[in-house]
Amino acid sequence: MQTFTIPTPDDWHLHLRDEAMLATTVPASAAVFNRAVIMPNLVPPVTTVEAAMAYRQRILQQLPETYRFQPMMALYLTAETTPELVAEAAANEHIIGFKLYPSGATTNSAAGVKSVDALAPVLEAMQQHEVPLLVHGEVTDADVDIFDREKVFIDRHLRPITEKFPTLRLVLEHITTADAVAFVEESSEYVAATMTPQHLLMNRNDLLVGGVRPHNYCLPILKRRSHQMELQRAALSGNPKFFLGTDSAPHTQDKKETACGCAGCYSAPAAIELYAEFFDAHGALDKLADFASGFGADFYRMPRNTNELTLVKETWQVPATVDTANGPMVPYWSGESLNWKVQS
Ligand SMILES: NC(=O)N[C@@H](CC(=O)O)C(=O)O
Ligand SMILES: [Zn+2]
Ligand SMILES: [Zn+2]
Repeated sequence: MQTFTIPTPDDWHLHLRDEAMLATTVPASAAVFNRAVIMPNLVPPVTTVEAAMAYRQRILQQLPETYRFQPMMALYLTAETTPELVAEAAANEHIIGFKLYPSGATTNSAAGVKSVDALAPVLEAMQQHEVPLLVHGEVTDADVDIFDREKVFIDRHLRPITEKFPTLRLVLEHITTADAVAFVEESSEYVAATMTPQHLLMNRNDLLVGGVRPHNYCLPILKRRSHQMELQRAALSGNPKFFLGTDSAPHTQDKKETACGCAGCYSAPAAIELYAEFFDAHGALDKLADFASGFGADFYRMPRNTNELTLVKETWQVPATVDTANGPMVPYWSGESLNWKVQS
């Protein structure tokens, strides 16, 4: 039996949702990951330290006893966020940073930021207190094409932010374009990016050719093959600025398979196997450990995990559906096969 062992990975971008959904989502991620950055785009959003601590408790309540799993909470940045709140967040060991959602950019972002310029005092405080800024990097202007929204956000907002706040720790989440890769490569060591399995494994043909595939629909939207290839190059390069963040984003089947379907891929049931599939397909399984279990911890200045996860070379199929209290979900890669499986 062929096996492959890596230090236990961490997920630096994860949506668990809330209430009954946690019974499904928490065990799925905790079975594989030691730590995860928990996204705050609930309804209402997680905007205060108290709300984040209460949400963290609801997550921990769903944790099977044998699992060790640390939820690292991100706070949702709004026009009301103050420098005082930044200081309070900095002093709380369970809060990892603030998440910037441009208003209207993605799922549950209505409460997000309408003016990035107006954030200057808060970004100043984040730089001073060394609190990372996590960014959904897309503009939302109706006249900007959906395939250009990441590039325009980088040019219009991110470059100016990195110039004005050169030591602000910034993570551009779920990158999808060659422009994002170039931005991160050209920026200082204070700038990094997370990468999802779907953006490494797929391009927009997988969304649109031969019929629309709602379960491959996420934001930022899958881009053309040349962008996918740049993401792949960056992930395979061993550059520590690029690391794992699944962006596993559960929505029930009825919300995905409908006339106006939700954005988000529920990749948690096969997350590490999907990344293993990508690295193995490029003959670079040796690069998986740093990408999944090293570089993210280094960037966030946390210790690397010392426990281990073993993958077994074994063909299996991602389940067609996953049952939840809110109805079935169709996971990402549903019904397709994978060549590596977490050892049970
Ligand atoms: N990625 C997605 O398409 N959806 C995410 C939100 C996000 O990360 O933008 C979600 O919460 O469903
Ligand atoms: Zn996002
Ligand atoms: Zn996300």
